[in-house]
Amino acid sequence: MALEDRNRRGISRLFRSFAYAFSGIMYVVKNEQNMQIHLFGAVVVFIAAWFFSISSFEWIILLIVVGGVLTAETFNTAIERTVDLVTEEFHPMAKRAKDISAASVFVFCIFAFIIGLWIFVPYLLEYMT
Ligand SMILES: Nc1ncnc2c1ncn2[C@@H]1O[C@H](COP(=O)(O)OP(=O)(O)OP(=O)(O)O)[C@@H](O)[C@H]1O
Repeated sequence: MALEDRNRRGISRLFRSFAYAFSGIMYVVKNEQNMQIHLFGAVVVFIAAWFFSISSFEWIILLIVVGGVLTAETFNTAIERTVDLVTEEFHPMAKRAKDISAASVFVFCIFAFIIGLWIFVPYLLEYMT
């Protein structure tokens, strides 16, 4: 939000917030290769979910997990850019901050992968038999 908007209220501020958030999304999608990989994975998973006609409950879990991964990657990018703003020099604490931020995405992806297996393996086994 632009600094002069901070004390404003109302619908125009709300819409401007959406526009800023949308611009953030576009930045991450255009500039972060990992986000592009996550999005590709999400499309593949959604096609598989549609193909196997998974249950409503499984769809809800899938949407939460995919949303979580994309959100974690978005936060990770924000932290990387903030660290770059603070220093462009090599700094052990900058390394820590970026590595830990990347770790948060990695941890989420591991759990997403396990949940994905949990949902899809039974459908795959049934399909193959
Ligand atoms: N200023 C810095 N000081 C010390 N180490 C850094 C610094 N900047 C980056 N690094 C190290 O290099 C790694 C990669 O940093 P980079 O900023 O390229 O992020 P990335 O994980 O490659 O993200 P992306 O390429 O998706 O933007 C970091 O995880 C960190 O270990």
